[in-house]
Amino acid sequence: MIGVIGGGAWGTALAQVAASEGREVLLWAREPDVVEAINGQHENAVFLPGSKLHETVRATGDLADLAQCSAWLVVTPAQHMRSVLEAAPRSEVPLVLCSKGIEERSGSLLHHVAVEARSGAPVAVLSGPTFAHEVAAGLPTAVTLAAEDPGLAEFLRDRIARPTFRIYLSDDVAGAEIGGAVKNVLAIACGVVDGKGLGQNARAALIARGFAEMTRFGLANGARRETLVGLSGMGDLVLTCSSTSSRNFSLGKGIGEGRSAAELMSDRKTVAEGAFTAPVLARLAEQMGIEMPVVASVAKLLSGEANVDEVLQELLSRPPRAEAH
Ligand SMILES: NC(=O)C1=CN([C@@H]2O[C@H](COP(=O)(O)OP(=O)(O)OC[C@H]3O[C@@H](n4cnc5c(N)ncnc54)[C@H](OP(=O)(O)O)[C@@H]3O)[C@@H](O)[C@H]2O)C=CC1
Ligand SMILES: O=C(CO)COP(=O)(O)O
Repeated sequence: MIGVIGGGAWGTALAQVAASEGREVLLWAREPDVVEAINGQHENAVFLPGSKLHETVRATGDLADLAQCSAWLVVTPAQHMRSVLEAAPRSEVPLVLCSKGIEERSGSLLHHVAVEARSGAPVAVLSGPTFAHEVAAGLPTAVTLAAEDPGLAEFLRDRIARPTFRIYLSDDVAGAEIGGAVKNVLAIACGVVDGKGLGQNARAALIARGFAEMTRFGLANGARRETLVGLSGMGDLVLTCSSTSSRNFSLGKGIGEGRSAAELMSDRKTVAEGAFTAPVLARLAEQMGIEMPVVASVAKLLSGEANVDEVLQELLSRPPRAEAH
């Protein structure tokens, strides 16, 4: 039996994938309403309305029930991963980290957080261009699954992959994680461009220059370039920078239309991870001397330190430079 920790849209969609060949899946959700809806109506009406779930997906509100599972897909918002893993039953069950972000308090990538919270547990990362509603509907999707131990990666792939959910293996755990974390911040920037009506040229420029920032940060933090240009980096960047289905893009669009980030954040129940990643990523980049002007601009917009016109002016007046740098 596969365990899923987190009853949001993505945890629910992954539970549906894992259960699609009759396998039993046990999903832990914090909210009793989500547990009841999954067990009673086979639907997560709160976070993934409209997707009828397989009968072999069951939900629980008690983390202790996950002790019976052979692997846990960890799908909480990044900032809550540590506390949930610490509260989960003690075991050395493999963890597949499916969340995208950087822990704000420690500045740590999530695989470091998981190792600290569960010493001894094998850790893998699953990441890529994956809107939850499309995955739940069985539409073709491809992801990267990264683990240092190739045996672990194959064990996990054999339990999760399906014909319409293709899994490409990698041993670059940091690379798979960094792409997913950084692209959320860049998707906010692309949403701002859309909301402010700055045009499609500007959006393409931001994707390309944003990718340069992702690459600089990734290479300085142990990622490999081929991972960053793959599904979990460039693939996910293109997806989330191009669609209002992305919560991060939509948040940016609202900011571009003139609403305050604080107001937009207080209105939402679903998570836009880029809003939590941007400040810590900007801080890490500054500490490490890595140039990330787009990320820094998003952090300023979110904190209210600057408005859209001011960050635009700042970005456009940067001194000319060589493209490859
Ligand atoms: N949605 C998507 O398409 C994709 C999302 N992801 C990533 O998956 C992760 C989860 O996102 P997603 O499933 O979309 O989330 P949603 O926005 O759909 O739902 C929010 C989730 O946060 C949980 N939550 C809120 N507060 C807490 C808390 N204090 N402790 C634990 N859990 C809490 C909610 O649980 P509760 O029911 O208890 O309120 C709920 O599961 C994110 O890192 C996201 O970037 C990755 C790929 C695709
Ligand atoms: O990570 C995602 C798609 O790969 C989901 O993006 P959003 O969190 O911006 O909706």
